[in-house]
Amino acid sequence: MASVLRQAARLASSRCLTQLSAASSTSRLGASSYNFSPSSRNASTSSTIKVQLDSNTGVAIMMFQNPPVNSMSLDFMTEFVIAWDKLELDKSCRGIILTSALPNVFSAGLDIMDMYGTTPEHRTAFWKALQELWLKVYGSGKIVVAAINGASPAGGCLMALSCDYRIMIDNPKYKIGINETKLGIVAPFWFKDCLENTVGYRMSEMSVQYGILYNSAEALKIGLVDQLVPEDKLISTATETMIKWFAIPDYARQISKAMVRKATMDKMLAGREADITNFVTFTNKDSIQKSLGMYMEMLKGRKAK
Ligand SMILES: CCCCCC/C=C/CC(=O)SCCNC(=O)CCNC(=O)[C@H](O)C(C)(C)COP(=O)(O)OP(=O)(O)OC[C@H]1O[C@@H](n2cnc3c(N)ncnc32)[C@H](O)[C@@H]1OP(=O)(O)O
Repeated sequence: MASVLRQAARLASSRCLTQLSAASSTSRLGASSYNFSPSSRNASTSSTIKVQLDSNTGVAIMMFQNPPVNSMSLDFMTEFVIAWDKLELDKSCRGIILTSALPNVFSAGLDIMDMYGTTPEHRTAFWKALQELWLKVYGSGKIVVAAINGASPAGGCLMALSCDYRIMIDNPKYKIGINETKLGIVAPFWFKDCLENTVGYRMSEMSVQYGILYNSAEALKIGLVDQLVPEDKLISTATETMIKWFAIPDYARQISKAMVRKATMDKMLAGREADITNFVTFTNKDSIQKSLGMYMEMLKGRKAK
């Protein structure tokens, strides 16, 4: 319990035990083509991450803009963590919405080109960056809502699973899931743990083996996402949801969150070095490189047709 409290205290870098009353500006927040209100401030933009913090509501929106498909490259993840750390330190920010600035895709997951034909040193840095990103989002004391506005396979799904609540556009063309086996690769244990924590043992057993990508209705049915909304209601619903969560005193919520997530985080932290070695060794294999190469060709060929 003491370590949970310590973890929670660390997480409680955001404002504690305060209630945010100003929910009134949410009605301005309408669509995924989001117009930031005049009260927005601390806007920061890196080349791949756009952040807007609304000082009235305490809600920050972090948008991915890494065309064409928001793949999680080493550069993207590095910029993500820098932007994230800034928000974590900002006491006026109580919650973060993760969404995409690109149409039709939330995130295509890990950048395959960072795993294919790169040096072991590069892949080590790449995997460390992913671990870092996950630890920050999954372990955050802020409320984190995923506003999923498009495809969200593999690492994109992990990103969503790391949030406290997932809202997805109600559109059967958008798919989400842990599809790694389809690429001939194996999602690490902590991807699986996040999925299992969310959809349960049996569903994750089926899901990770078959590499199932679920459409939005299926994802809702199995609990992979919490809510479906029309496209033009995505950001307003995410903001309204966030503001409802703000009614819970931060400190109590943060300790509860840390308590629930502690085992999964501790397991990952304990296996962190081995996980890096495993990834680099695995992706060194000729057979894995071949699978990744074929998958990239398939993606490109699909476009050519
Ligand atoms: C021991 C550990 C082992 C390793 C475990 C690692 C775990 C891996 C987790 C992962 O995240 S692996 C990545 C999995 N991602 C996918 O399977 C998604 C693949 N992409 C798609 O299905 C589609 O691109 C999309 C996201 C549904 C979007 O479709 P759309 O039709 O809009 O776009 P495309 O024409 O397919 O693609 C455009 C452009 O982007 C390139 N691209 C797509 N995905 C990736 C990617 N993940 N990484 C790098 N590049 C990607 C695609 O090839 C096209 O390129 P160009 O032809 O324009 O050059």
